Amino acid sequence: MKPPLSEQIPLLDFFLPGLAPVLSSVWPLLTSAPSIGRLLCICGLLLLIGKYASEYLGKLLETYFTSTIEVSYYNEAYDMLISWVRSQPFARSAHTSLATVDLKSSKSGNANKKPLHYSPWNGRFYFRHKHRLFVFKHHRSHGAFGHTREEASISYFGRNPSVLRELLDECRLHYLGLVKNKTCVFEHQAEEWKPSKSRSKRDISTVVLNKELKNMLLDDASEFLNPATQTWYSTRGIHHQRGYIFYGPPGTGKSSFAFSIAGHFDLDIYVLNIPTLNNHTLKTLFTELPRHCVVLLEDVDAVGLKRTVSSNKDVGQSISPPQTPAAKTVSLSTLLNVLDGIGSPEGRLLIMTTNHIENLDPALIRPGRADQKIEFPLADEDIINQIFFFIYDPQLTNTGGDESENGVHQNEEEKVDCKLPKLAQEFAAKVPKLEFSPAEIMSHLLANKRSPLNAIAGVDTWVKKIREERMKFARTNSWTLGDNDGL
Ligand SMILES: Nc1ncnc2c1ncn2[C@@H]1O[C@H](COP(=O)(O)OP(=O)(O)OP(=O)(O)O)[C@@H](O)[C@H]1O
Repeated sequence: MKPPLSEQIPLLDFFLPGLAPVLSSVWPLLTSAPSIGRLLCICGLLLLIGKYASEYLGKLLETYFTSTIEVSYYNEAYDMLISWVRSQPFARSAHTSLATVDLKSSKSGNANKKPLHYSPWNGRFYFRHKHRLFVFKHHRSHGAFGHTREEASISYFGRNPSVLRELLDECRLHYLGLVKNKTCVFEHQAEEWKPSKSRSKRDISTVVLNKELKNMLLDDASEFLNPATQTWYSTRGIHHQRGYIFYGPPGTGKSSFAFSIAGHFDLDIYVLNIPTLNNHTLKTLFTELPRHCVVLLEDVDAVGLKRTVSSNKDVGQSISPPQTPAAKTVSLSTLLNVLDGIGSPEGRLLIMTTNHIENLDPALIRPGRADQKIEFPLADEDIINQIFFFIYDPQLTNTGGDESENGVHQNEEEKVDCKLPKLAQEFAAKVPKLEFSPAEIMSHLLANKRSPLNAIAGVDTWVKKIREERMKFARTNSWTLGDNDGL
């Protein structure tokens, strides 16, 4: 004798998981309800089974008949995929989208200010590309410890993985087109690197610095990044890495030069904000660096890392009491180990910047960790001259897109092409030497960018104003007041 149908319900669970409990609860209704009620129950049940079956079959199809590539939110592949998806027609017609303000391409004027970007969100999005059917999935998932993260994947109906790889390569090329002539900046979120922005490459010539020093540093970096050098290092068992420290007062061009070096060698720049890290995160982030990149460790003095001789004379282990809450997080010994390259990939160029090299522990700036120590001084006559040329260079003025967009152009009477050297000399003669940073001088010149004559005429007033401001805002730990800065 055949078992009654109700006894076979659990079998359904095998094919359509989760359906059995629903069926068990409606089964008495199906068998005992009057005919119209029974009909309604059967219709509802059929709809339910249809929904379950389609979802189940969809999953089966995806598992056995499609190929999928998942991309991690923390990897640049995620940005490649998302930026490509945004440019596709199916993204514009998606019924559910995630809207984000694209601050990078924001321009002035209400029409272009804070433009919105839409990417398909929270679901599966089917689209055809090059005569193939693909599915893009994008949603937020809940991970451990209540963390949420965005997840994205791309699938296609077929089992040949090269199809998806070709598509991702297309995304990669699209992304490279977007970041062409830009320096990609990576910052850390928890223990992961994440591309945060891309900045237009800053040409080396736009940073005013002693020419010999600049050339020496460029040659040094170029030699280091040469593939033959890497082989040279590895045959001798030396870790292939190089470090520079840029030191000098604020506003002398240290960060600008670090960015222009990255741009010059077409490298990405990884910016570390030490006060937000702890020992474990610092180590993890260093192990996750790519092979060739610039690592920028700004204001390395600000964390108050300084070894002192302890009573037991174990210089290597003792660290001064932390001066700020942030200093508790990264210990000097960990920072030193990390800079030695333990566990980090080869080929990284480390640039540390500081306003207070005199406060740094000698171990932090010894060769091997800081191979070149470059001073960025306050402006001397040569630097003042160069800045003046840089601001009023007629060639830059004529080619500068932004300038013409803003309607900024040189006054006819002040065409300075041939008079520039004389005007620069005049300006340099009026500015006190080694008292102002390039940033301060630039700020004055930019305020008079249409008129070098006004800039020269206004020097005395400007000097007086800056001096008064310094008196007013002087702090006991200012670099201008001496060496006891409280660190
Ligand atoms: N030597 C320079 N050449 C060209 N521009 C400079 C120079 N120094 C400063 N500037 C300009 O001044 C601004 C500040 O420069 P930057 O941030 O590079 O200085 P910094 O030395 O890193 O300062 P801080 O020590 O405060 O971080 C930038 O806009 C930069 O363009």
